[in-house]
Amino acid sequence: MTKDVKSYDYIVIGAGSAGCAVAGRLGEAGHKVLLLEAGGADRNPWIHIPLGYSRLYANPKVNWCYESCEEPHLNNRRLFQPRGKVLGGTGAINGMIYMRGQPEDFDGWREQGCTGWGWDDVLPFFKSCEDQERGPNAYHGVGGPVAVSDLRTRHRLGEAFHAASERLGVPPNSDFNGARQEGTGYVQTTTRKGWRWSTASGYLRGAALKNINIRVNALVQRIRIAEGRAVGVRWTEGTAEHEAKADGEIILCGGAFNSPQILQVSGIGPGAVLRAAGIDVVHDLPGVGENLQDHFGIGAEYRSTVKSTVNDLYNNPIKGGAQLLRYLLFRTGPFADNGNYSNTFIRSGPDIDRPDMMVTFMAWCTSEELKPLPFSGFTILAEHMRPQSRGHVQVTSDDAAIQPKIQFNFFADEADQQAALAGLKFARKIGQTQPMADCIDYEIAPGRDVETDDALLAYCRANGLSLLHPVGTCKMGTGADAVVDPQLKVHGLKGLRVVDASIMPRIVTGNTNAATIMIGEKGAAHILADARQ
Ligand SMILES: Cc1cc2nc3c(=O)[nH]c(=O)nc-3n(C[C@H](O)[C@H](O)[C@H](O)COP(=O)(O)OP(=O)(O)OC[C@H]3O[C@@H](n4cnc5c(N)ncnc54)[C@H](O)[C@@H]3O)c2cc1C
Repeated sequence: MTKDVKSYDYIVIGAGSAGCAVAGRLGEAGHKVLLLEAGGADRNPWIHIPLGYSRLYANPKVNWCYESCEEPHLNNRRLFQPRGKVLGGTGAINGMIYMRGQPEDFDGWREQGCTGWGWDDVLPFFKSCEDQERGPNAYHGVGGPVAVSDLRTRHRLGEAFHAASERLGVPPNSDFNGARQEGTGYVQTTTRKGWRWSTASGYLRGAALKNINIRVNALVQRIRIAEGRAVGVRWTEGTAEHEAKADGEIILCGGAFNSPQILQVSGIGPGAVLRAAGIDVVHDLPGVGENLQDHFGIGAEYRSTVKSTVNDLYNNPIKGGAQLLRYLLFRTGPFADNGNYSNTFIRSGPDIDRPDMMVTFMAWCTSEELKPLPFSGFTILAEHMRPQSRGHVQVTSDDAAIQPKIQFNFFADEADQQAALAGLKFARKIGQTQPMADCIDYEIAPGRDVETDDALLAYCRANGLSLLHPVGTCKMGTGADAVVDPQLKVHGLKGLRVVDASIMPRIVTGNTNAATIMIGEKGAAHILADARQ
């Protein structure tokens, strides 16, 4: 253990999507910040090349490579869970889609007791962190740290996907983060001029850096609590142990799996879970690790007659090499985009009042090991965005290096099964509609003979996936199951906040990164407001 225990105004645990935003804003305001990140620096070149994220999906050098427990409603399959373990966190290995969710999602948070988190409250924070390539308007901001850009290329299959969706009655939509989400069109991504733009790129720069001590390869083991206040953090770098004190606050930004884990190993969580893991209970807080939510995805896969899919780049080294060269020289072509070009937002049933199903055109299809199939292919993925099923995260050891138990319970709720079924049927309808139908040689999966609801549900159970958007495990609110209050302070303790995807009381109707960055931006504003008092 180092003898010299340094003090900081703030200690931020985890340099992910939210953690970099928090540390950046606190450092920029002149506070002395210690930022602790378990992973290394973001030097791997595939982090920065948008299409490179497929190379990071299962790379343990930048990824925690977690796995869920057996999922009882999905044939007891274990679901692979990549999470970023690198500067930038999961935002450095993700698919870069920028999708905020719907105003009603945030109004719903406010109605559940999260005062100050309705749409009118959060929109200014979405705007203040944004640097929108198209310029400012009522919904978008410019000059912020998060670059949001249009895709660099239009894709022939994406155009066919939009046209088929429109034939099925879906209106065109050129901005899913604008006046309405419903519709079909291209997505925008967190990229700048053909480079990934994580929050490490956006916030950890300029004047802020002078005040932030960034420690990489620093695995936090414990938050130290004394007389009801979080006072310090203990971490390891290799075999060396370190400790630091916080004069102000400790801000936990470990993400939806690791934030509840770090609280639990520190003795903060459900008493029974902690005792079973041999951990002394410091503060019995039943909600820590509960309320796990994620989007569920199920794909229809096609052999394509159009030979411009990601599979073609992978299977033909000359084509792939030429496109990589094009990217390196001009920052254009398929390597400059993420391969997931387009979305169609629909409602999964007549009684659903707003879109709850995101259907995505992905210019690839893969084997179970995520290896592109050896021919031109693509996937139309149906994603249920407002699931009812809930899971949990629980430690089994007091060692922060050991993966906690992750149980999603996908499909536990019958309504989630019906929504997935409706989404899959709609995805297939797009495939059967012109001009998309003309781009298809044949349907690989579910396959022509899988037609009845029972057979399609069996296909979902055997093939459905987590969309890798876990949230909710340190729920914000005021009830007995809440972990943090609307200022993101941990209930019943002083000097400790959680600021990341885990605080969402309910998952948003969109990919989770944009909302998580907004949480980081707003969380920092709460901390700075308290510091000024
Ligand atoms: C493959 C993939 C694709 C995705 N695609 C998209 C997409 O296209 N669009 C989108 O909106 N969302 C996407 N997501 C989800 C999105 O990226 C996450 O919701 C978001 O990054 C979560 O941010 P966070 O700050 O909560 O956590 P993270 O970004 O995961 O940050 C947590 C940080 O804490 C660190 N940490 C954890 N434990 C410790 C410890 N003990 N000590 C020190 N540090 C620790 C981690 O290493 C990490 O850097 C994707 C996710 C994955 C995995």
